[in-house]
Amino acid sequence: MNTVKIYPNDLFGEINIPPSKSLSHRAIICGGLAEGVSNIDNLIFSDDIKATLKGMRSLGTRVQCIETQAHKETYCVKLEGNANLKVLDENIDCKESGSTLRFLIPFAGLTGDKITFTGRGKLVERPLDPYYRIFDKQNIKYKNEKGKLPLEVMGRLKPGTFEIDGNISSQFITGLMFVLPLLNGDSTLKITTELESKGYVDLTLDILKKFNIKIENNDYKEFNIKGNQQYKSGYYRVEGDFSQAAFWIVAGILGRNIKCKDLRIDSLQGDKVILDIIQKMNGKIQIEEDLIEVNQSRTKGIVIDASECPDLVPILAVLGSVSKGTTKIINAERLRIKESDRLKAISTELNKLGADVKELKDGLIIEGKEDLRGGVVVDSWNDHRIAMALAVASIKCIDPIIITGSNAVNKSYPSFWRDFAGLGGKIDERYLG
Ligand SMILES: O=C(O)C1=C[C@@H](OP(=O)(O)O)[C@@H](O)[C@H](O)C1
Ligand SMILES: C=C(OP(=O)(O)O)C(=O)O
Repeated sequence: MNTVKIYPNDLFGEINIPPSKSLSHRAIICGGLAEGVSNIDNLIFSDDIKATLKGMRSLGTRVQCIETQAHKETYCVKLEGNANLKVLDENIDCKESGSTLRFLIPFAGLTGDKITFTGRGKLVERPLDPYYRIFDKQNIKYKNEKGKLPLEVMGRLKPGTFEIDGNISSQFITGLMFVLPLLNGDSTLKITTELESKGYVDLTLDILKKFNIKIENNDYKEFNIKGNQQYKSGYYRVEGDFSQAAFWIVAGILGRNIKCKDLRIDSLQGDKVILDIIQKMNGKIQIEEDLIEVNQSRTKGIVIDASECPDLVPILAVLGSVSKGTTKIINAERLRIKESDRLKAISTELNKLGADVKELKDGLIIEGKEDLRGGVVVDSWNDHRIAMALAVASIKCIDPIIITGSNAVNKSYPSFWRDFAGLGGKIDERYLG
């Protein structure tokens, strides 16, 4: 059943944080472009990661074998890559994964063959205009209806200067960074507006370096990319995901005590900023090498700039709802073009639970309360981060809540409900699918 009923309860215990979704996409793509065998370790098969794996398979990457570490449900995937892509299936289904779609579109320009990209849910209408402007300039043919998926692309990408906005999605920049080093000439990526989500570009530059690709970064305004480079295969272990850890970190603050394992404290993930935010809000947090421990705390509201950490907003809205005073989330307009309109989704659903959240054009103003009423049905809006945030909000509810659309978690974290129950979350078994 796609619905869960949760009886409010404090969560506590230890949790293995799942691997970073952002780094998993990137590692699979880099491995797929490197001659020889690459072992990408510590993957989970969420819907988004399955979409990228299948997409790379369609482009000729051989997924040689999969080793299971059954006790952890994580996998090591052996990829046999090749930069001379061979299109085996001209239809690439990106499901609901913005990363898969925006990272793989430029590959059509690498092959010159016709490729059709499909998707579902909100993905069919998430913006792709920065790519269309490049295609127009380079005479690459593309076809879609009213700007929506399916999108057909055909034509070769030529090296040169690429102008790209920095404030729609950093995913366009990452997508181009994968393919421009493989063209037969040098390119420059010019960022025409202030770049948001810089942390994600850092992740791309770092993993490219590990796979032997060099890109010169001129203060995030311009990236110089030499052509004719070669990806080198190798072993890559994906580190824990700070965006997912944020749900458990907040759960520990609202509940009792949670220890998060497998996070790298030297990580480049932008969402590592959750640690600073919790500290600024007076949350009790201890950081010891790769173990992060949080304890129940009465937090206070602060101003949070979401431009570098958009994926944290749903769970930070939950924390703000039960913190002392006012929490303001600013520079968050981009949240409207994610899996749901996240500003509308989280304010609507938290208000149903009894919170006081005001939706602004580009942010949220939240007046904190001691606890939430609960006792109602709320919906995930088919968005994994909304479903997970509402689950954590249940900790501070007086009465049980029902979450519809709970399967949305499969997009990034298929074992979320099991982990929630493992930490003491009380889910009515009859509602578990
Ligand atoms: O590059 C990535 O891995 C991502 C970039 C971010 O998107 P935007 O750059 O569109 O904000 C983030 O929201 C998304 O979940 C993952
Ligand atoms: C926005 C997200 O992912 P994507 O853009 O890859 O769909 C997300 O995981 O919150």
